[in-house]
Order: sequence, then structure tokens, then C-alpha cells
Amino acid sequence: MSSNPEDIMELHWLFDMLQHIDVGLVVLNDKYEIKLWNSFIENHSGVSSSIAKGQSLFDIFPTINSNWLQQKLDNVIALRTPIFISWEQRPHLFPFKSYRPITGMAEKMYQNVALRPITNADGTVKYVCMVVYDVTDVAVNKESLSNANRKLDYLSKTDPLTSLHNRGSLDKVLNNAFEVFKQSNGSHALVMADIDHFKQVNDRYGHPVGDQVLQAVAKVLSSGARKTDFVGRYGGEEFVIVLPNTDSAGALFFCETVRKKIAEIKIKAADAIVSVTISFGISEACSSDKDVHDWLSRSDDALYKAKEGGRNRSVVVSGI
Ligand SMILES: Nc1nc2c(ncn2[C@@H]2O[C@H](COP(=O)(O)OP(=O)(O)OP(=O)(O)O)[C@@H](O)[C@H]2O)c(=O)[nH]1
Repeated sequence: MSSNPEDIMELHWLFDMLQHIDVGLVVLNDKYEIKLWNSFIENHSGVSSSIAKGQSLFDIFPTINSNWLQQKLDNVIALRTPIFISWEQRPHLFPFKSYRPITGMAEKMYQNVALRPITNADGTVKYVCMVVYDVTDVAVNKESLSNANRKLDYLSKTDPLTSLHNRGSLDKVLNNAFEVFKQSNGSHALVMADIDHFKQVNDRYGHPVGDQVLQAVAKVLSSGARKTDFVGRYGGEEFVIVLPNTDSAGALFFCETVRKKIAEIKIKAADAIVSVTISFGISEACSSDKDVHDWLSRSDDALYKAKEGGRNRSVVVSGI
């Protein structure tokens, strides 16, 4: 090493800058023992470099997955090539708290961490430098953007009054169900449901009571459905239910069960208790259906027959 005073001064400056840079630096040997770390790590861990020196990284940070990180550190030394660990992969490798006021939404610091081999003068590699970047701002912004997108996506598919799927998502699900049927046949049922004489409920008790009835009916319909079933509000007081892998007998059983439960609903109005009934039209997809509209209109015919037959009933119409 040069003993030129100017070189020594530059080295001192360099060391001072690395010591105080707003990035964490940890040097480890091939036994994962700490050789040094800078003030960024001191401040966030609360452990001074002199105390950390010689200790295993995994003793000081027991929450770090040692098997996983050791393998990465070994690879850096063996292959002499850097490895990057992004916050999306491991959000909080070091258990540091977030201290930035602007990102008060995050309790823990999100980090990107680079593992860099340190090459000795003779070309050998025995040490690794972990470079820790605080990326809390970026991570919090990205996560809140994805949360907002998830919320928007949910709203665009959901009926605000009943929280059921809306008409737009129903069209997609129906088309998918019909495609599945075309490719693999099987039994898939489509149910159309319509509350009986709903106009009278609105006219007698007012729209807000009508809304409560819609919400209560929607709740019964979705609580009776399986996870793989689809319950949507088709519009007004009409609902559509897609029952995959269900034949018309199974669909009839479902409809009769929820029909009886819906007849038990009691909504309190100003001076009355409001009850409603519902009619169901059921059909299975059949091979003569040209498209999903043929299937839909058969269920609609079944619903019409249920209304014609006196309402508060379920009717199946079979395809040819
Ligand atoms: N409260 C409330 N009413 C709605 C909503 N959407 C549609 N409606 C009402 O639903 C009623 C539907 O009435 P109709 O189509 O005549 O049918 P119905 O009275 O149910 O008679 P049937 O279907 O023949 O048994 C209308 O009065 C609409 O105003 C809504 O979001 N909230």
C-alpha cells in the first residue's frame, strides 16, 4: 500500500464517506462472520461495529433465514459474481424499522440487498460485501398502487348494492363456462332468478326497503352457493347463478333450498314486516346451443314458465 500522505488522506476520506453513506455496508468472511459494518447498520441494528465484529451475522439477526442466505453467500464466493435480493423477493431481510416520516405507512424498512464479492489483491475471494438499500418509499408507493388497482378491479366487477358480481363480470363468467362446456361437455347449469312482485314492495314500502330486500336475497343466494359457483346481479331484481359441474337435478335442489330460505326473510318496514318470494328458471348447457345466448334464453324461458305457473317455484327447461 502507498505511504504517500495524499493517498492516505484520500483513503481516509473514502472510508469516512463509506462510514456515513445512507446505504448499509456489511463485510462478511466465508464463515458468515462480520468483519465490519458501517454506521447505517449500526444505527438501524443498535449494534456497534466493534461489538458485531467476529460474530456470526445469523447470531445477531436470528430472523434471517440462514440456510437460504448462506447458499447465496457461498455462491457469491464460489462464482465471484454478485447476487441481488429485491424487496419483492424478501421485503425485510434485515429486521430494521422504517424511520422515514414520508413513509410513515410502513413499520419496517423495505430493502434491496446486493451481495458483492470482494476480490483480494491476489485475486482470491474470501469476503462478501452486503450492500443494503432502503427502498421503503418505492415499495410503499408500489404496494399502495397495487392495492388501489385491486380495489378498482373489485369495484369494476361488483354490484355496489348487493356486493354480488355485476353484469360485466357475469358476461365473462358465462362465456368461460360455455367454452368449458364446448371443450369437455359435462353438466353445467345456468339459473335465472327474479323476485316476485317486487314492484309492489317498492310501491308499498318505498325504495330503501326494496333495497334491503335485494340485499337480503343476495345474501341468501350467495351463502347457499359453493365456492366454484357464480352468483351475479343481472339487473334490477334479477339474478343469475352459474353452477359449474352441476346437472339440472342438482341445480333444482339448490334453487329449492334457497327459495325456501328466501321465503323466510323478514324485513322490518315502518308499519309492517316485509316478506318476498322468488322464482327460478334452470337449464343445462346443451350441444345444440350455438352460443351462450341460446343457453341464457332457455333459462329465461324456464323463468317465464315459473312466473306463469304461479311464481315462488323453480322450473327446469331441458335443451334438445
Ligand atoms: N329498490 C330497488 N328497486 C329496484 C332496483 N332495480 C330495479 N328495481 C325495481 O324492481 C321492480 C321490478 O318490477 P317488475 O319488472 O315489474 O317485476 P315484478 O314486480 O317483480 O313482477 P314479477 O317479476 O312479474 O313477479 C321495478 O319497480 C324497479 O323499479 C333497485 O336497485 N332497488
